Order: sequence, then C-alpha cells, then structure tokens
Amino acid sequence: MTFGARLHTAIAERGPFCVGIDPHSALLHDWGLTDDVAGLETFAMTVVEAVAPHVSVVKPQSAFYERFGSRGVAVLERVIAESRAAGALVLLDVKRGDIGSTSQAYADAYLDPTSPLASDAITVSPFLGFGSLDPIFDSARRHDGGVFVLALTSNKEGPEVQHASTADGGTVAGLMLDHLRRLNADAEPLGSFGAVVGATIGTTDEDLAFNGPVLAPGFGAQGGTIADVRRLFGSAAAVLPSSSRDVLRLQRPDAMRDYVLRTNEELRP
Ligand SMILES: O=C(O)c1cc(=O)[nH]c(=O)n1[C@@H]1O[C@H](COP(=O)(O)O)[C@@H](O)[C@H]1O
Repeated sequence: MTFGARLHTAIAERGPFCVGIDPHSALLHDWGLTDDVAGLETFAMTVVEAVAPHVSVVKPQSAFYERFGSRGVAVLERVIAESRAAGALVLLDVKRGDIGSTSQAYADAYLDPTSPLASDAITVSPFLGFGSLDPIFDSARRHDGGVFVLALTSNKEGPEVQHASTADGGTVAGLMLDHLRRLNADAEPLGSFGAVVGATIGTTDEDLAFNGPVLAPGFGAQGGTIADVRRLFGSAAAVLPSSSRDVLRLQRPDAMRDYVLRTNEELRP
C-alpha cells in the first residue's frame, strides 16, 4: 500500500494532527531531566507512549537526537520503531538534499526498510534542484514511502528563496508544487509526495491542489492556529498541521494525549 494510501486511511481513523517529537535542551530542563542521553530517552519515550497510539503521524526532528551522537541516534531508532508499533506513521524530519548520487544514500538510510532508521516518510530540501532528489522519489516508490518537499516554510527567512521568480514568471515555491503535481498525477486516493507549507505564512497565491499531502508546521508555538489552517488550505488534498513545543511543554502524558485528541476533534471538517 502506498504511503499516500496509508496516510489517507490513518487521517480518516485518527485525524490529521501531527506531533513533533523534538527534545529541545530547554524542554529537557523544564521537565526536570538531565540534558544527556538518559534525559533524551526518558523524554522521547514518554512522548511516544502518550501520543503515538492516538495520532496519525509523529515527526521526530533528527537534529535533537544527533546532538548526542550515536547513542542519541539509537534513541531515535527506538522512537521510530515504537511509534510505528503503536500505529502511528513516522515522518522523520531530516530535511536532506544533495547531488543525486548522495541523495541515493540518504534514501537508503531513511526509506529502505532494512535500514535501522527506516521511516514511513522524510522531509527533503529541494534547493539543489528538484531533480537531484529523484533517487529519493524512486526509493519512496519502490518501498511505499513518502517524501515531503520544502515549498513555503514557516520561518521568516524562507521567502527570500521560495518567493524568488523563475524564468517562466512563477515562483520557486510554485515550481516545487508543479513538480509535486506531476509526481502525484493519477495517484488514488492521495499521492505520496507532499509539500511543506507553514501554517504561519499568512496567505499564498500558490495552487495547493497537487493531489498530495501538505505538512503544515508552525502550528502552536510559532503562532499558527486552526483558523489559519482552515483559511490557507482549502484546496489541499490532505493537511497535517504539526506542532512540537506546544504539545511537549505540557509534560504530563495525559495532558499531551488530551491535547492531541482535542485538536484532532477541532480539526474535523
Ligand atoms: O519540515 C518541518 O517540519 C518544518 C518546516 C518548516 O517550515 N518549519 C518548521 O518549523 N519545521 C519543523 O517543525 C517543527 C516546529 O516545532 P514547533 O515550533 O516547536 O512546533 C520543528 O521540528 C521544525 O524543524
């Protein structure tokens, strides 16, 4: 079953809200944990246990695990395995992108089911040229994985690149969405190739109907609201509003669980 089809089913069953599992040093401190591998593991596994049985997608950000070296990456492997065992899809946020031959190695690391870090989907950066990501799209097709391409990111610096004009008078972001529309053509019920469009971007003239999912980070701590999600994404096929710190700051497992259940309820059409 393709990633798009699995995501479509998961959203129907659990709702679209995506929880970012980002063990910031400041959060470990607020939780009364040490900023080391033991603190990381307690934090990450508490969050997995609290939210993974209830959400369609979790999104661990790799950098927060990598900062502890190989033992931190081992915790990330557990987060991935135990989230999937709890029925959540794992979108590993790595924002990779390189020349094609290296992109293949990234695909092998994150999308090949035999890899210790194998995930359901990853985030990628297309700014070495969309075609440089072809090995990742090919691997995703082969292994029923998904790929989310940065298009209109939630940070204030994004527009300098993403709103830049292309030779045909469109924008860089629009060109990325055109490529995704081509990759997702004919996919039923939903394509496997998504775009990252921040919940904070205000408005956009870009056509978000590309038959693939939208990851909408910036929900919560960066200011994005349910009203923003409704206004911005009317034409999109499937939207995953995503929040990390707004959920994680709650600390108590029952409070995190209730937040995701309530948010999924509020996001129902
Ligand atoms: O790809 C992402 O997930 C992402 C894209 C983007 O445009 N903006 C953005 O904030 N993110 C990620 O989404 C998460 C946002 O975290 P909070 O601001 O704590 O909810 C972080 O893991 C970011 O790296």
